[in-house]
Amino acid sequence: MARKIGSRYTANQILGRGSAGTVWLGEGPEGPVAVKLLREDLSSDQELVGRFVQERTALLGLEHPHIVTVRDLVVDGNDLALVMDLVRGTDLRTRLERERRLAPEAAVAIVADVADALAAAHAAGVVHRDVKPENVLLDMQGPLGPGGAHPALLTDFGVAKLIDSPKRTRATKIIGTPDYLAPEIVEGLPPRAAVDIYALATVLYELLAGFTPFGGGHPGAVLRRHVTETVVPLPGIPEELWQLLVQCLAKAPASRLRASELAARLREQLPLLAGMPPLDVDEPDLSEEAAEESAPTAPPAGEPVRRRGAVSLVPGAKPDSNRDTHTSMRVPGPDELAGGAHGTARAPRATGTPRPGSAKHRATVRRRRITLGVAGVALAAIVGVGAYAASSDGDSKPPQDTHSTSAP
Ligand SMILES: Nc1ncnc2c1ncn2[C@@H]1O[C@H](COP(=O)(O)OP(=O)(O)OP(=O)(O)O)[C@@H](O)[C@H]1O
Repeated sequence: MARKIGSRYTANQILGRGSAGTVWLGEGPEGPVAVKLLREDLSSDQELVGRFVQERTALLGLEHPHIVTVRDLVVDGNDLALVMDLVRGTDLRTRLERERRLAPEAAVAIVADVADALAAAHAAGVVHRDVKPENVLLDMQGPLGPGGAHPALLTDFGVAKLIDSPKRTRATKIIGTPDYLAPEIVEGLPPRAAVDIYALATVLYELLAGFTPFGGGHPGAVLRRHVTETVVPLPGIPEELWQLLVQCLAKAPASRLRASELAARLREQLPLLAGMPPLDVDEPDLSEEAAEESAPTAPPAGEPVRRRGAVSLVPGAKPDSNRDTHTSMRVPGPDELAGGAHGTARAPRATGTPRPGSAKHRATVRRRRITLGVAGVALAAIVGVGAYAASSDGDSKPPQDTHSTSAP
């Protein structure tokens, strides 16, 4: 059913839902657009509306071939909407779920596009802070690139930050999507551009392996791994590509490459990767590890423990999708971070252990969930909301433009 958004836009058909709202296929004065309509409980929050208006210029200013441009912000009665360029295609999470692992050439081409987008954002003083496959859109109408990859565009700059507010989060909380969080964030340091590089390297690892380097089990366990564990080599990965991954997953932010350098180094590798099939890597068996990570305190009653540690962006949010979104938890203390560290990340599964998707694997995963569900994990303290994403570096920029669009 079509609905009016402000005086200039019509939302015609739902494209998808996230934790913060619904994305519609819409129509504006200049043609088709995507309209992200925030959930009503968010749009009725006056503080949030104020931030929305304040962030207008920063959000609208980012234009790059690999960034989904925000064209307009609409504040209209109970509607709060971001009007974006429409990308006709799919998101990277959907593609990864379909294919499980990507051929290295396609994976590297996609990640190089996102690195280009980050280079432009970082040059403008903007840190994304929520780089993950859900926020990479693949433009199926764009020309095919290396490995048959369609152009990739980074989206959701600013959205989660708008939803974040001092009321919902406190300084002692870390907010984000656990699998992609850089160690310095876990340690409570302010996020700089290098956090995006870490997250993007995590995405590249995931595209190649089919799983993230430090994910699995409870969010608290995931956070601890980012700080204490080192990434385990992927069998069959070309050495140079591996070295690039290791550098960008370095614990010390200063050791990571800058986005423009990462993009260039990735593109250099493309000819060497041409025609290479997806890596033959199987998901690690986490059942033993899950047992080790169990702690005496149980998670809050009814709190699901999911494969990749998802909780909703805002308390009470029930996104239709079962994907991971964001989580918010307290910063762990040094003892907690040290406790139970194994020294190395999970090794890809040994031959003979169940293949993901097999009945045996499903049984293992079920067992793992039950173990975690009963025992819980000491580190995790999920407190509700928040969003941790795109913002200007340092978060200290003064309000820039207070214009908003509203219906007459
Ligand atoms: N500019 C766009 N053009 C076309 N489709 C889009 C656009 N932006 C988002 N979508 C689609 O809308 C759906 C919901 O996107 P949304 O950003 O709300 O959620 P998400 O990023 O998947 O999750 P979350 O916001 O919880 O992190 C996704 O399936 C995405 O592919």
